[in-house]
Amino acid sequence: MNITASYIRQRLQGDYTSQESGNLSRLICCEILGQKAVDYYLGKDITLSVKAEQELESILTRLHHFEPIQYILGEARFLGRTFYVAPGVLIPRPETEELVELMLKELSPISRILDIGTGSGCIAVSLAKELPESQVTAWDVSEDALSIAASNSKSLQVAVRFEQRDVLTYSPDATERYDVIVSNPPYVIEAEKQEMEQNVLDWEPSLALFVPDTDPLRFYRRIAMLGLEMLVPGGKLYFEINRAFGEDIVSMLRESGYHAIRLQKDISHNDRFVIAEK
Ligand SMILES: C[S@@+](CC[C@H](N)C(=O)[O-])C[C@H]1O[C@@H](n2cnc3c(N)ncnc32)[C@H](O)[C@@H]1O
Repeated sequence: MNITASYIRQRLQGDYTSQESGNLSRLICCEILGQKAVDYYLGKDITLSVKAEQELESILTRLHHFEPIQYILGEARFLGRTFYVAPGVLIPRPETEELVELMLKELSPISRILDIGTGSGCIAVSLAKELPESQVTAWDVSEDALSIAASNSKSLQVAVRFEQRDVLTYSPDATERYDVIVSNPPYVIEAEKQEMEQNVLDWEPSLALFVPDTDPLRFYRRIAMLGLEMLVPGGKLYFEINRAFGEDIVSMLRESGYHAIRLQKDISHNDRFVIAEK
């Protein structure tokens, strides 16, 4: 069978905008079916074997059910590196790339770093890669996430220490010390569900996304408390946050005794990061 990119775009049309169909068809043609970019842009035919034809049909069915393309490809890009992703782990977001870039500008190259809620390991592995003299530890409550993160650490050749911890209940022992704690914890409130895209709601793990409407700061409050025990004096907290709760998080940190608290915006001008010092 011979197909062209426009055939794929047409098949996706009912479910996706024309821009989304264009992006998806490029990824399918070039990343999965192996077409050269120049042939794709010239609109050239792709000849499919029976097996490739079946694979294409299965991809189109998965996309019809709004499965994220990153799960279909089995990978997502983060700060120029390829991370393995699968259902069970949050797909890394561009805002989180900004958080890591900000940290890289500010951190001492030799730091003891803890990443809480590591997911795919994108933060921990990127920091370990860029700061090879640092010691990076990463926690998650989810076994699926930890196994995906460990596989990313292995394929990207860094030594991150992964530990299964429920941050809401874990009590550190008195010797556990870090210079930096970073977290992009679950921060979407249930009330925001109605504004969310189907590919996120139906496919990405709820465990990674949601907090109750009645307690949106649950993770930040707990991590701030742990930080008082585990951070060295002058140690830093780096949070990615829900843009609706920036001022609340700043107040909570101030009341907990942190100082040099900064609320920073992301590239879209939304309050997105909070940094504080113990
Ligand atoms: C928003 S995701 C962030 C994933 C990754 N750090 C990133 O930035 O792409 C939050 C992560 O927190 C983890 N998590 C949820 N509840 C947790 C808990 N009680 N203790 C530890 N980790 C938890 C989830 O499994 C998920 O991997």
